[in-house]
Amino acid sequence: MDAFGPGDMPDWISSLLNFAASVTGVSVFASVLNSGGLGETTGMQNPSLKLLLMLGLGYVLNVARKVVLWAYRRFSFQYYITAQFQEGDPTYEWLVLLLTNEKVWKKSKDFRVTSKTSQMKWSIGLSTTTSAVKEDDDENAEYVPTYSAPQIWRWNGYWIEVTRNVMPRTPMDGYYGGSPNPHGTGSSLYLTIYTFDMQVLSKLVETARKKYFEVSRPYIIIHTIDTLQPNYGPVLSWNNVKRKNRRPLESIILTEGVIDSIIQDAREFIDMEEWYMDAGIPHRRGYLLHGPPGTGKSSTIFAIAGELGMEIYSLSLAANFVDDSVLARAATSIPKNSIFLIEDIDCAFPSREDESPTDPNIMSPYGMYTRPRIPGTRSAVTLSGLLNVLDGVGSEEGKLFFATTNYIDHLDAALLRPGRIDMKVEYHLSNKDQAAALFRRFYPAKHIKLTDTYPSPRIGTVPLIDHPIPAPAPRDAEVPDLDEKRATVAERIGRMADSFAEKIPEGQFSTAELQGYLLGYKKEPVHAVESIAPWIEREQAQREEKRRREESKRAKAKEKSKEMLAQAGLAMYSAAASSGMVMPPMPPAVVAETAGDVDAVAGLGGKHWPSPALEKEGEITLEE
Ligand SMILES: Nc1ncnc2c1ncn2[C@@H]1O[C@H](COP(=O)(O)OP(=O)(O)OP(=O)(O)O)[C@@H](O)[C@H]1O
Repeated sequence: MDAFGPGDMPDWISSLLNFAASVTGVSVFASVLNSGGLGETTGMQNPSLKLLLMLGLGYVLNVARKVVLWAYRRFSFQYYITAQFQEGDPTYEWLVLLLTNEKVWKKSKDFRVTSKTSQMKWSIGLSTTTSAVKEDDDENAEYVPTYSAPQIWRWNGYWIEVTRNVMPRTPMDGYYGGSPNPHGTGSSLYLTIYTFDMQVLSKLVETARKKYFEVSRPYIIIHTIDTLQPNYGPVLSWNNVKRKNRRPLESIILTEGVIDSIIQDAREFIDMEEWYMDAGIPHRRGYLLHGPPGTGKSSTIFAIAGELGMEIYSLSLAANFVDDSVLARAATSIPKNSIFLIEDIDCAFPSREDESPTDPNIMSPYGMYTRPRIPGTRSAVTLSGLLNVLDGVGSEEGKLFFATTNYIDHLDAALLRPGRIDMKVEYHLSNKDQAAALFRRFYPAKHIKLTDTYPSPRIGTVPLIDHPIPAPAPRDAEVPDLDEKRATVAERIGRMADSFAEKIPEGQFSTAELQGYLLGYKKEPVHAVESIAPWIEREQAQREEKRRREESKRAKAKEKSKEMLAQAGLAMYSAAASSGMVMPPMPPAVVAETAGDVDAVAGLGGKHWPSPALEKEGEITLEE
């Protein structure tokens, strides 16, 4: 938000003054001419005297106009304050929500209509404005006022005028320096508050902020950078805002105490701001969550954000528009008490896959298949650029920095040192306890009927569960009350969960994979238990098959590169042989390739290469 000066008189007032001045001037001039000149009444017939008098009148009028303007400026200096709210800045979101709540746009006639998404739009219900549209009809579409016409509203006894300006979005139009918008993108809201009290603006912003956090409490707000809207200013605009339902901490299945320790650490950090300042230590804290894909790293961060009531500013270093400068600008524009998230931070650095031929079925260090790295997605961010951001001013002010990676080994030690990364948390593939917990979470007693726990109707056989399931109550028997019935379901689900977990080999499957499997049996816990063993067998067989294919491809690629290297070396040494040049010892790959190769040796003058004598000398002179 930018507050701007009071000297900027609205155009209509200055036009009015100019008009008044010119009308008065013209009418005086006309009356002088019409009356046949001042001489008639005053006895002054001298034309030059007349001219002098007219000039004097003009001067007086001009001075009068300036006095009015000056008085207006003095008066308006105290009577109104104006402020600009820039899209992409958090205050913009706060204000738009307040305006929506206050129904400021009720009389708006211009709307942008889009289908409902998780994108934050602060839409309004059309049904409140148009009687022809029923309430239910608002459910599938969002009606966002375009705010093009100025609106006046009364807040806490003050008159406030609101206008919105859409800024140019092309690089040429929005280039910083030429643009009225310092962020160079999106739109701005302008407020004019008619008051003498300068505090009103801060009170309004604080009210808007509180309302925003109250409304967004059930959600996690995630800010990203929309590349379709170019950012050209020194401050980067986080112009894409999404919201997700808040995720309870209990829904994250990790080794006991892991998530609590992160929360406790973060809370302590937030509460100790003063201590950090007194000790002269930058008030920031870095966390690295590392481990195989699908083990809950991102989910943990979302749950923590919800628990701490912080918003997430997420940046992918793999995005092609992100370089050191973008990263630095993005970090600077993150507000206090937020989470700065960089997912897959390893992509800023060389990886082993990048050095070997890319294969879509690349095997990860965890013995499972991971997402292939798409060629050309290596980030333009350098290690020093990243370290600068972590150390720099932009990373201070109560920000929590979270990074995730599947490859901690790819990270430079400089990045991992305390002060940059203060806490490392390792994630693992699922163990039996996690598998059982996941199963229980999938089939909560309140959503499962007793009949869902009966032998599977799909197969029609007695379920292959190790623990015997209590026989279902006879239909005519007295029906137990609801609570008791639920307890029975919970007990049955508990036993099935143990049975399910027993079949899961530890450290082979991610929680996301098991979740994917269970999604196939949403209402069929019995069937999920019955089918898990064959599923595991199938998965393991597929992995083994992929591993073999991968190995054979690698072996072939290695063979091929050895061959190419040897051929190139051979060609080089043959050329040298024919020109009688002195060469360094032949590389081992070429030696291995040419050993026993009669044709190749023949090409080098009938000698095996290198001859022991020359090898000793360290250099080779070719003989005829
Ligand atoms: N430990 C877990 N507890 C609960 N749900 C989990 C867990 N691990 C994974 N999931 C589920 O699996 C899906 C993917 O999880 P998430 O994105 O958090 O994994 P990740 O470790 O961040 O993966 P990646 O490294 O690929 O980004 C989510 O739907 C999440 O609900």
